[in-house]
Amino acid sequence: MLRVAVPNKGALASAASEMLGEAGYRQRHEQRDLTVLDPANEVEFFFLRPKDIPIYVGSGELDLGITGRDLALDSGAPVTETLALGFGGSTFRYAAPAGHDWTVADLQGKRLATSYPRLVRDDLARQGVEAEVIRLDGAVEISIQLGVADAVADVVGSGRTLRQHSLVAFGDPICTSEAVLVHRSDSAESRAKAQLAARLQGVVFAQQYMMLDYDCPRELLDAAIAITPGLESPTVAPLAVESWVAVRAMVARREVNRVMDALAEVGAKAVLASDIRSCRL
Ligand SMILES: Nc1ncnc2c1ncn2[C@@H]1O[C@H](COP(=O)(O)OP(=O)(O)OP(=O)(O)O)[C@@H](O)[C@H]1O
Ligand SMILES: O=P(O)(O)OC[C@H]1O[C@H](OP(=O)(O)OP(=O)(O)O)[C@H](O)[C@@H]1O
Ligand SMILES: [Mg+2]
Repeated sequence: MLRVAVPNKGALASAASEMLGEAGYRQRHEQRDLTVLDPANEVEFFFLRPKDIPIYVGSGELDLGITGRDLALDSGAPVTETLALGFGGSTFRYAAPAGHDWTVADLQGKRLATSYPRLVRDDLARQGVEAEVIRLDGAVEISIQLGVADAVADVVGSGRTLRQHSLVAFGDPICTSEAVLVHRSDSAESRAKAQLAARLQGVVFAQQYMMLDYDCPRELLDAAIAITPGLESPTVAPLAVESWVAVRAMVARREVNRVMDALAEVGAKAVLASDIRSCRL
């Protein structure tokens, strides 16, 4: 039985559960459930704090886990990314009171509050800056106001929390994070682990692409195919009217509107975009 850790709450929990559900795995019905057995897929899921997940996986107690890249790095646990999952995107950045043009060198001798002390210490050491790192569990942005720190290093999503506290981010991001599937670094590969990773990869790809269907006059087909080359090559099927064909191709989701405009411009009709739920590429 494969043993897999999933975030039980916080920023990654609901998207992680949704992705596993989309990949065909049984998910918990009650928020309070800490384990779910999925006998059909021979997997047992454990719902844990995302910060603890690299520890469980790194110790070898659990085979795979979903957590944040920043949390995995900060844990120092011996885990390796199996797969990036494309949600829970954030950056981890230094920030300090607005109104001053801060650089990382300005942190020399200062007090720096963070929930990710290892990430920060490693980065400061790389940059040759000595600062006092103060470990807090959360709500780090308020620590400057409360006189505990001079600057912070914290997760930035939309940037709203920084603005609310009149802080500005500075320096290169210490880490660019997203949700990741991790395994123990020295663990042996197994069919069961590879299959769960392949299923999640199928959902990740599916979310990055859309399926485009359109009708196209036969004489314009070459121009249309140049716009939608698909992954291997688009499917081209005859229509009842001989001078027209139906075309089907996968398109990167972020490009879909630009591609639809271009198809309409060359003379394609009935251009339809639809979601893909899962796939194996
Ligand atoms: N606002 C956000 N936008 C995007 N990702 C975020 C955001 N906040 C946190 N994350 C990501 O979620 C993960 C951890 O956040 P989460 O909120 O689940 O844990 P926590 O802050 O340690 O716990 P909690 O807030 O429940 O006490 C990290 O990988 C982080 O990068
Ligand atoms: O840039 P934003 O979109 O505003 O998001 C960033 C905030 O979100 C997280 O906090 P969370 O809500 O997890 O609370 P915490 O600080 O107590 O962990 C993070 O620690 C930042 O405070
Ligand atoms: Mg949080």
